[in-house]
Amino acid sequence: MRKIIVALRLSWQAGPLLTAVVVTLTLATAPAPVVTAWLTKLILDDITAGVSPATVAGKGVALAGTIVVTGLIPHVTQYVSREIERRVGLLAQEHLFVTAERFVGMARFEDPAFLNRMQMALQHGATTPGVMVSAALSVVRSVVTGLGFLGSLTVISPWLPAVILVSVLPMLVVELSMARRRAGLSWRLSPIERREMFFRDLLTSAQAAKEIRLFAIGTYLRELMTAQRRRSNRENRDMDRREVGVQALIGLGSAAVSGGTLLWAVLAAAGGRISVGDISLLVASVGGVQGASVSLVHTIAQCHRQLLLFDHYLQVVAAEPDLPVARSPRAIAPLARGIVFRDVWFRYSPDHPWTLRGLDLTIPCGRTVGLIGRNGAGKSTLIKLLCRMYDPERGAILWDGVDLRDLDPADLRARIGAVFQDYMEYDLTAAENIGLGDLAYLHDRERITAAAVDAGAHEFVGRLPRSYDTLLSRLFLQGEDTSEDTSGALGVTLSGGQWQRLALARAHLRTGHDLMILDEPSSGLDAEAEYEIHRRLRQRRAGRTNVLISHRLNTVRDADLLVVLDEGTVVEQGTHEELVSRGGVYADLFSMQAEGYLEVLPGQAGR
Ligand SMILES: Nc1ncnc2c1ncn2[C@@H]1O[C@H](COP(=O)(O)OP(=O)(O)OP(=O)(O)O)[C@@H](O)[C@H]1O
Repeated sequence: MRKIIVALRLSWQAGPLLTAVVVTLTLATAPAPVVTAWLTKLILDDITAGVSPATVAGKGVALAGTIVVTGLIPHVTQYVSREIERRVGLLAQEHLFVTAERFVGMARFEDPAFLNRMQMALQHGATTPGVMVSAALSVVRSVVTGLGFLGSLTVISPWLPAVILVSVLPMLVVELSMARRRAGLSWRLSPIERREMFFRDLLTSAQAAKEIRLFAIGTYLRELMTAQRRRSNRENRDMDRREVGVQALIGLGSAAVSGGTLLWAVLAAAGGRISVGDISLLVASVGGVQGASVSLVHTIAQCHRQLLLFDHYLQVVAAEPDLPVARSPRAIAPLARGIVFRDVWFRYSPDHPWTLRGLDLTIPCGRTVGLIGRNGAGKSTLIKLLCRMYDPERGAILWDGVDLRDLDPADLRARIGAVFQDYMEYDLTAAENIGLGDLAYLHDRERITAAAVDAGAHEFVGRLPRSYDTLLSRLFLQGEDTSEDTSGALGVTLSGGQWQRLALARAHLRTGHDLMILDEPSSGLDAEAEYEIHRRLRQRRAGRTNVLISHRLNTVRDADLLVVLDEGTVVEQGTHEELVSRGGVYADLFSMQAEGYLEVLPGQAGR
């Protein structure tokens, strides 16, 4: 019942006036079929009794009027209902995405069960309120029509309503059970549908197109996609088969009941016990009751199924934030002393191995810390925890002595600038790609340009067809252009290094932060650009707190503190000189890279 109320309330919120119009029109037209049947009966009885044409004509006009109104109003109702559905769809989608914004961490977006539920919520959350309004009205219509016809049948013979009602009951039971099974099937099929969607996106993605062609894996991926569709088709077909058999049996039963009552009516009229008009009323009433019952049962079954699916929407909307947010968070002040990782243990879920194992680390304020370690050592995980995308399972991360869990995540993040290893490439203009770093400056071309200059992006952006207003996308056309002639409207794509510079510019746009995190900020840059970017970064980072991750040790060697991670713990730390003289992991890695550079100078060999 709660679910029905929530769905109807959503519809009311979306359009109170429109909802009222639909309800009124439905209530006004619900008795129309019964009125039509009675007018027909009365006209037939008048004609057979030889009543004056003037009297019959009056009833004829009333009948014609009823028929016209009955034919017209459903179109108006349908139009208004569609508008309600559109508005409700928008509202439900808003609610869902507002909820998603409440998830301060990342765990929900990496949980397949939750993603399935989100997909179901997106599919059915928006449609359920509209369906419920239509269903509620359809129930009212069916009940009014059904009761009207049952009453009419009682006039002809008192046992007729009982016979018709008993014949309808099995239909209700069967339809409800089928609706439950349908809802269960939708839930079971959602992961299969998501997988199919994944392959579909892959096969139409420009990014994947190169590898798909080079490795000739298009057919293989297509077959995997088709296999998902075949599987869902098979399950849907099995369900359809089961349903069609049961529905045929029920249909047969209803037809037998109608046939039987009609035969009785014909015999009764022949025996003079009922009039010709009564036969017409009986035919209309039996059809009307059965039609109303079928519609009622279908509507109830559809609601039942829709409400089971709507449950996913309600669960998502009611989902608690994935990380606890302090009720009265401590105010965050600019970093004054430093950030401390104190015996931090972290794993992505209880089923995953530990990624950080009792990590102890201090990032002193105003200093640059270089994080080094093999692939999978836990460097990116560490910075995700620092931005509070996850919480440690044990231990704590302290910002000037305050546990990150006691701060408002939004306040914390406002103090951090970051370029992640897997930075985003937005299909938006160059200016927007930078401006997203701080929405307050989205339209401040001067600041955006300054950030681009800092990140070495200004020059190539200036050469783009529409400079900062160029759409960086091959998926969409520039502007709202939907015409066939796409000349001048096509966006452009950038090289990997150019995208990376834009990501860097995005981070530079934030000026209020006091911690800068750069995870492999120059991995895609050419040697000259890398040198230049690091020179600028060194200038910018003076006096700021920085965490720099890089596998290219020449770019981090001048950090104030180098920290070597291995299997989730700190195994070495110190300055470049200290670590080299210690002769440990860092010294090995550094000499390996240095040798590599020296060996590639054959012209200088033996000098
Ligand atoms: N979202 C995730 N869910 C589950 N496991 C993850 C996730 N992200 C990373 N891991 C695992 O955590 C470990 C550490 O990964 P992390 O990305 O922190 O390493 P890294 O030191 O940054 O490596 P690289 O140098 O390759 O970037 C790896 O074993 C990885 O498989």
